[in-house]
Amino acid sequence: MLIGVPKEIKNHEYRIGLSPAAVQEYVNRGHDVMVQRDGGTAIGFTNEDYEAAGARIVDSPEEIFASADMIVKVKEPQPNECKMLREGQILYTYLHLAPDPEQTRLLAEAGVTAIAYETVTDNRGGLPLLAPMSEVAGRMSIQAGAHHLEKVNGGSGTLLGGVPGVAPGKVLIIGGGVVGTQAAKMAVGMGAEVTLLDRSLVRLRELDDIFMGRVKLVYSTAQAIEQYSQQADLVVGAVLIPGAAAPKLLTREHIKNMKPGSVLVDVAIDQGGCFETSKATTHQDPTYIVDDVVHYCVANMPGGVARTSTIALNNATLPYGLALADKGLEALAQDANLRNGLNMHRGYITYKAVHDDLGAQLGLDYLEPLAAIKI
Ligand SMILES: NC(=O)C1=CN([C@@H]2O[C@H](COP(=O)(O)OP(=O)(O)OC[C@H]3O[C@@H](n4cnc5c(N)ncnc54)[C@H](O)[C@@H]3O)[C@@H](O)[C@H]2O)C=CC1
Ligand SMILES: CC(=O)C(=O)O
Ligand SMILES: [Mg+2]
Repeated sequence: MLIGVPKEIKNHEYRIGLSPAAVQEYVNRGHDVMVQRDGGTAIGFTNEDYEAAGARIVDSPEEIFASADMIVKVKEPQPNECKMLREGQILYTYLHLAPDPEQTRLLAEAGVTAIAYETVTDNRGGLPLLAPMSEVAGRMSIQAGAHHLEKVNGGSGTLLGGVPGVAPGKVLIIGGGVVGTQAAKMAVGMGAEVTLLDRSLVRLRELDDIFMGRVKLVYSTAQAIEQYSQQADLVVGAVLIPGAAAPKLLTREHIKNMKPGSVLVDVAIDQGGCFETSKATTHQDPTYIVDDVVHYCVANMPGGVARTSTIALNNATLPYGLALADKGLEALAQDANLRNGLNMHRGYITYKAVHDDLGAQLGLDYLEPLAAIKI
């Protein structure tokens, strides 16, 4: 198969769909790979690195979109990219279609076979192609929080780890899934006093075995959120109710009662955010202040550490990408977990939640994925 890797064009997005190591894996299996010139240069993957891995460097995205059988990307295609996609071509990338009717309409018009990283599943009910970016964002949340607790960055001037003779800062993490667990590890590593809330007792028990008493594990109720947020220097929002908008767990009232200069990091902003006062921000301008509390709500946190994130993402996307390259649509027929990633095919919506949100509005029909790939 001919694989095409265009340079990402979303604002301040420096990740790239394939690392040189991943390119080599495709080439070793007999596939041809085209990479857009300077697609990875910003994160230290040079054109020479890609050529050494067996890729052909191509100057224009138009050539890549026109000739590739499969396009491998990171972020959702921008409108001018959607217009270059076509029927019979596979698009393999993050899509986040449900809140994005314009992209959904353009992908339907293109007729492309669009596979969304974020809806591919595994046998344990996890989202294996979302998980690595949740790991990155969870770890970054404490780094970002610590930075913004510094006085010059708007915070109270608190060092999370404290020093001998001074108590450490208090971190509250709401949600103990992938993001919350990684956040807790970083906060513990810095020496902070950490409390984590989840409403799954099963998960709290698992976390008890991981943290062995080093993290205070509390069942998530409105009362617990009120109590612990008032004492916290840093609160991380890390909840997810799959497919749904995040619940607003920390209200404006709670935030008014927090200590001045404390910091909120709302990682769940992707799903609308779990703090009442959250609105999406960017790496360029990541914070704003409400009631003396610093809010950090960057919607693509992994893009801030694009080199680490590219490698982590490739570790997860590679096996499924190779299966698609080797077998085409037959890979979807053979693997129900990969098939859950199919969101659009030949103008049909093939992911139920996306159709529920957008089908009527766009006048697009739903086709069950297994039926869709047979048409
Ligand atoms: N801003 C960014 O750049 C990124 C954001 N994310 C987002 O981070 C969020 C979390 O993702 P993951 O950790 O991978 O999800 P996950 O599914 O692994 O964990 C979510 C946890 O939230 C818990 N939860 C649900 N309702 C709760 C409540 N009322 N109180 C306390 N806990 C509750 C669940 O029991 C679960 O343990 C998602 O919205 C995801 O899209 C992920 C990656 C990057
Ligand atoms: C998960 C996602 O959308 C991102 O990493 O940008
Ligand atoms: Mg995102």
